[in-house]
Amino acid sequence: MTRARRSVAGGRSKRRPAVTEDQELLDSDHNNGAWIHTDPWRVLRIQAEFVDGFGALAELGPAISVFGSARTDPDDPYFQLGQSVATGLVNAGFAVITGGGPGIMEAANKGAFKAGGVSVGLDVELPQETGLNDFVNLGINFRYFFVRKTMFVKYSQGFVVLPGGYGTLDELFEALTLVQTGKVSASPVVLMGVAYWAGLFDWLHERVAADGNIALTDVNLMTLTDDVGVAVQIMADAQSASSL
Ligand SMILES: CC(C)=CCNc1ncnc2c1ncn2[C@@H]1O[C@H](COP(=O)(O)O)[C@@H](O)[C@H]1O
Repeated sequence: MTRARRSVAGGRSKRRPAVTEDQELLDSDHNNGAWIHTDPWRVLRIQAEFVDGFGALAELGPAISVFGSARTDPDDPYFQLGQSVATGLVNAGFAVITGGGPGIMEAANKGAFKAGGVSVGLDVELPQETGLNDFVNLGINFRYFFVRKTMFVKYSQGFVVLPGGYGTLDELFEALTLVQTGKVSASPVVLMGVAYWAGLFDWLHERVAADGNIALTDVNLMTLTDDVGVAVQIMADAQSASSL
């Protein structure tokens, strides 16, 4: 840290810049807006995203994040499962948080919205922009993935994970790592779609835990079920236990 500071100061004293910092600051069209792409400025944008997110979600109340594929069609049985579990969660007093996009996100937002609940969509800027689905009634747009991921974790009391790809796996393992390391107080993680997740579950037992890379108790941080009632009850029980 100290070394980096010294080298910046040393560099500055010798430099004869073609364009001064003052010019860059004051000459608005000097570099055609390139200044906006510099990292120090990005820090302020990142900060602004945290401020916006915290402000929008501060009064959300108990909520569960539902993760799952962006590619699930509305006629897929997992879409129906996502919708049903979200309805159950709303009926149990939870808001539902998703990534706000299509597929399972839309299913969960639809279930929450139609049940009259708070249906949160934390959308993120992506090359294949899809925008918020039609069933979000509290939507926030993020530029930065990691800021958005903080919001899922900070404002959820539990996680329901339906079948999905890399995005879903990333969200699942982030939740598990935070629970495993005690960075969040015990938040239930429920995997729905037993047939889909069974292979991963077996591999975690038979390879990852057997090789000693995780404990068996780490595998047991997850509950595998297709039963909406069971999933909702796990979330409700955890919520009652935490408010004792
Ligand atoms: C059709 C398509 C690729 C749309 C992308 N639009 C998206 N909009 C919002 N969140 C997303 C999107 N894609 C991935 N995610 C995030 O990653 C997860 C799904 O990724 P995947 O499809 O399993 O890997 C979701 O829970 C969501 O939080």
